[in-house]
Amino acid sequence: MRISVKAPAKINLTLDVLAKRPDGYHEVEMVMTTVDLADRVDLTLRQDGAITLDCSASFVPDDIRNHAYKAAVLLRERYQIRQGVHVHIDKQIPVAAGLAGGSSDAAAALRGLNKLWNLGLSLDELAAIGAEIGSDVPFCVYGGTALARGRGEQITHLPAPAPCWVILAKPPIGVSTADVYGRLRVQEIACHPSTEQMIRSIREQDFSLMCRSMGNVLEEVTLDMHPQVRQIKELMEQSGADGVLMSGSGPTVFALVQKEAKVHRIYNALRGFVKDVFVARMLGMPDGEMLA
Ligand SMILES: C[C@@](CO)(OP(=O)(O)O)[C@H](O)COP(=O)(O)OP(=O)(O)OC[C@H]1O[C@@H](n2ccc(N)nc2=O)[C@H](O)[C@@H]1O
Ligand SMILES: Nc1ncnc2c1ncn2[C@@H]1O[C@H](COP(=O)(O)OP(=O)(O)O)[C@@H](O)[C@H]1O
Repeated sequence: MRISVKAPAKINLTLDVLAKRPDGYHEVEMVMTTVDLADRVDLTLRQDGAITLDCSASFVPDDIRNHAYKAAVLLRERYQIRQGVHVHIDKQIPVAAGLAGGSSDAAAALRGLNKLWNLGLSLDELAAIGAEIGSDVPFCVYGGTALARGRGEQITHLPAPAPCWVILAKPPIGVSTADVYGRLRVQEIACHPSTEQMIRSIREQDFSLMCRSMGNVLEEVTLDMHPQVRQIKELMEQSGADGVLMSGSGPTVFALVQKEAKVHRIYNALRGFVKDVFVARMLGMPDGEMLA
């Protein structure tokens, strides 16, 4: 028996940091939404009880360091499953990019294994298990649009924003999430995004207000380390993007536009500058294929 599950990338429409916590994590407030740039996670039942994994991107770990592998091990141990699984990941989301590719693969594995191993768990239960793998996994279990609080694992669902195109560009640099959070000086944050205004813009489907409400306090940290990320931002702005922001800890930058003609203009301007450019739609609501 084999199950195929979609694992979409997320973007941060806002990312605010409120405090550094004693456990080393940061207290955040983030509005996140999924886009239709997605990995595919195939799960094939193994009767011998083994968990194995292979990924189309050879540099992604294929053992317990892989978030999807970790998800399978956690579920098997917790529910004392005798069967095993072979996980195949078809990687389309760039790695270490601020788009939660690994977290989304883990979430897809949780949703898929819930079916393959007949566990009958709710999405809330899967999200709670996902939080043990990483802060972004609970959001990825649900998909759609949500406010994430705590260290990112406390999810409040939001309606779909006004539909739009998303152009994503990832420069060829690796960014470590832990390093970016580690360099942030919370007391020195000059400008916090308004999470409340972002939520209002989503509820009212006000695209222009949504673009004006975008903000990410990790952006300055990554931009200072990597001037190329700033150049991509400027190029998108000059090419007529309605809203431009770095996603998560970066280095991917995304542009939002409503008019299709602008998509081509921005795409062509970027392609001369950086190889990894993607055009996607905002999914807004959870994709039917994603649900357990
Ligand atoms: C920045 C964000 C925004 O969505 O995404 P990415 O850039 O990774 O996509 C997330 O907060 C990343 O979530 P995730 O990648 O799941 O992080 P985790 O594995 O839980 O943590 C990795 C490390 O990041 C730091 N970390 C993470 C989350 C948080 N709220 N505070 C932190 O300080 C910690 O140093 C932690 O050890
Ligand atoms: N399934 C996976 N896909 C991609 N990276 C993974 C996966 N599992 C573990 N990783 C590791 O997680 C790190 C972060 O990758 P990723 O989730 O793509 O980025 P981000 O946290 O920036 O959104 C990578 O360095 C990679 O080695």
